[in-house]
Amino acid sequence: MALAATRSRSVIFVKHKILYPVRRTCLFSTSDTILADQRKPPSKKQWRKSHKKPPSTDHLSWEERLADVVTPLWRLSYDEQLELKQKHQERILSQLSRNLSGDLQSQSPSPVRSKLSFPVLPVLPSPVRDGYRNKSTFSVNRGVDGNPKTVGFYVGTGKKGNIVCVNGDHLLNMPEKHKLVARCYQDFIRLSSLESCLLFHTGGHWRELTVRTNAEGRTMAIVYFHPQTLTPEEVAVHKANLVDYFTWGPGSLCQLDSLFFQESTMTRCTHEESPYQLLHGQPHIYEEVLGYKFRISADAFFQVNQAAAEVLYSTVRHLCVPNPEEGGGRTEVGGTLLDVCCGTGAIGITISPRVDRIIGIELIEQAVEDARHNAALNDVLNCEFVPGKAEVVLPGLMSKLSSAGGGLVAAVVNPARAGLHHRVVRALRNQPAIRRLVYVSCKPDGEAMRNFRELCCAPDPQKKLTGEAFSPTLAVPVDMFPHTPHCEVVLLFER
Ligand SMILES: C[S@@+](CC[C@H](N)C(=O)[O-])C[C@H]1O[C@@H](n2cnc3c(N)ncnc32)[C@H](O)[C@@H]1O
Repeated sequence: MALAATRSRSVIFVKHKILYPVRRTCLFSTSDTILADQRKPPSKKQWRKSHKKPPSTDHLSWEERLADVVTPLWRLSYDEQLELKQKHQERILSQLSRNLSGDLQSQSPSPVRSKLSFPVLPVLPSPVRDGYRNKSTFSVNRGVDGNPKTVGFYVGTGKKGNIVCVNGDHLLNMPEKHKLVARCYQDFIRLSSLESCLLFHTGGHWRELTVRTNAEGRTMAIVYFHPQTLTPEEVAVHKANLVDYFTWGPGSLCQLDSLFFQESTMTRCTHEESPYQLLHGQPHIYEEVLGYKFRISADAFFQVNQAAAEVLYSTVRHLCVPNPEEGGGRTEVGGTLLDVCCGTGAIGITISPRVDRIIGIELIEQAVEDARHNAALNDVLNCEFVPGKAEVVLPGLMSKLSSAGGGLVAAVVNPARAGLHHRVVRALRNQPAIRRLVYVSCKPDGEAMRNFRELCCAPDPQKKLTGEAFSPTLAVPVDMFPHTPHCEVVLLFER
């Protein structure tokens, strides 16, 4: 494979605002270099224009370009990756400290550590570094050779019209099983009489593929399909072909435990918008985390790296309700814990032995059903899960909890990248019984930063933020995504 990396310390500045060391390669042949040196020096305008452009990637193979998109830290050792992530998290969290202290204009690149008003612990590494993903979603588009039935990941952008779909077999975060299912799906759609769907409005049918696996190697595949003008009877023929291919045809190599099919005319549809149709096998996949078993439906979220999820959840558990045996210094056990954006219930269920009661709130109905099932599956009797948008459910729930009389221990929130709705922040902040709030974010520099500021600013009656302010007291980054710049951060707020 072309990805044997040479490591060096040269650095480029890219959109994530992390300094990525890049492999220093010979960009031109010797003769190119001589030609380049003999060219007229560029005008000021040309120079400025050329220096605004991102570095050219023309010299890289397609595999390298894709690896740079999906796993941009792949050339670094794992220790170097952690060092970068640590600095990146500290930079974001020092920005939070500055925002909170009102020092908004300070953008100077002075040492970040001195700006932090609370400790940031060293990034907790992922116990598994390669092939850790338990879920991958593959696109279908034109490949390097122009074949429109290519299954892989995008290099380029739709905006620039230069998308190329590159096979992801070399990606370090991808398990072998995902690669195998993607190759088989590609073979299948190439045999099919139906076209692939590159743009919704230009026709075609075969769309993305999602593959989910668990630690035992069980495999769920979900095929997304645009029906266009096909009748249900016509679609049924192609569904039957798909089942045949994966059950007794060449695709049986994949040993799929579940095969789902979703007919959708939008980028993403929930089960309610367009049902996940089970064409073959089991309706769920199961994963084990911290000794608890979790059922996961096709539509439900689950942390993408099972081994790192154990690290994340034990960190969250410790920060929500410290156990004296773990040296937490606090001894209280009991009361109610709110698990906002609870998915399949994993955080609440793993904390359940330490509290009297867990109340989870989750938007996706299949995930709520999973969470309820998971509590029963693990003989956990003190969890209840409420379906709906947290911004709708939580304000009403808060008043009920208040009238039931105290007992709230803490709240944990783990929203998607979009962060929490301001009504959720308001409800949490204005509930005086919550003294401890744990915020788990995969993007603390995005919308979550707005949430942090609203949790911690001085009371603001105009924004209906009347409760006592929280302060961040500890941050623990957890590496859920080796080879990428991303990281989960667990932030403890207290008041
Ligand atoms: C990052 S996941 C975390 C799930 C869970 N805490 C876990 O660790 O598996 C975010 C979850 O928030 C849910 N979600 C998104 N928007 C929501 C909203 N407005 N109200 C409630 N849940 C929401 C998503 O469906 C998803 O399950």
